[in-house]
Amino acid sequence: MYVKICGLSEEEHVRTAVEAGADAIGLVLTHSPRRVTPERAAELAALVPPHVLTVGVFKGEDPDTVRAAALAAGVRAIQLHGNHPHSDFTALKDLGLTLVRAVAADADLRCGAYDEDLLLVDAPRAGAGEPWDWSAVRGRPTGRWLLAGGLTPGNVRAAVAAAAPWGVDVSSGVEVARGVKDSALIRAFLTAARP
Ligand SMILES: O=C(O)c1ccccc1NCC(=O)[C@H](O)[C@H](O)COP(=O)(O)O
Repeated sequence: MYVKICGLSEEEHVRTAVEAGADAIGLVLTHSPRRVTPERAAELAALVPPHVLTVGVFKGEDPDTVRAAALAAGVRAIQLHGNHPHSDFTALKDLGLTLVRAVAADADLRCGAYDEDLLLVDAPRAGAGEPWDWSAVRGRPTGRWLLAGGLTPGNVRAAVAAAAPWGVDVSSGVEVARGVKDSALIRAFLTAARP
């Protein structure tokens, strides 16, 4: 089970996620209580070994803004929320970074439909920690797709059983307060996701 821990902003939590076996970490470069500057993201990304994917998270910015921030941050992947058109993915393709298309369940769920490398199927409000009917997408995306939205160490097994995703993504569920991550919860989530 591929696991991405999103919205990290502290060295301690980056190190914990890597040591506990996360496949990817997310650094939020858009409006959010978890937002980090590209410069701060670069410091955090420098702590991450090559086998762990560093993902810059964006919502609604134009491709030139995304490009500049992703390059300054030195991330290896770009995650676009906010109903970006196919042309935005095409415009970023030459960077050679992994492209992640983040959508809600009512969007086009064909993996790769916008030439993305990974699909992330999320709650309608990204990063809000809101569970939704994960079973509604079972069998619809096929391939490399991540389930997100309201996952926690306590419900991730049920979510995986309901939706049968290729991987999972969490942010609020490993926090003790909005935007405040917790190392014990990060470890618990990774253990629960891969029993
Ligand atoms: O985390 C945010 O605040 C955020 C803001 C704007 C766009 C995306 C954002 N997060 C994206 C993520 O990948 C989250 O991990 C995903 O939406 C799941 O969040 P949660 O329900 O809090 O686990």
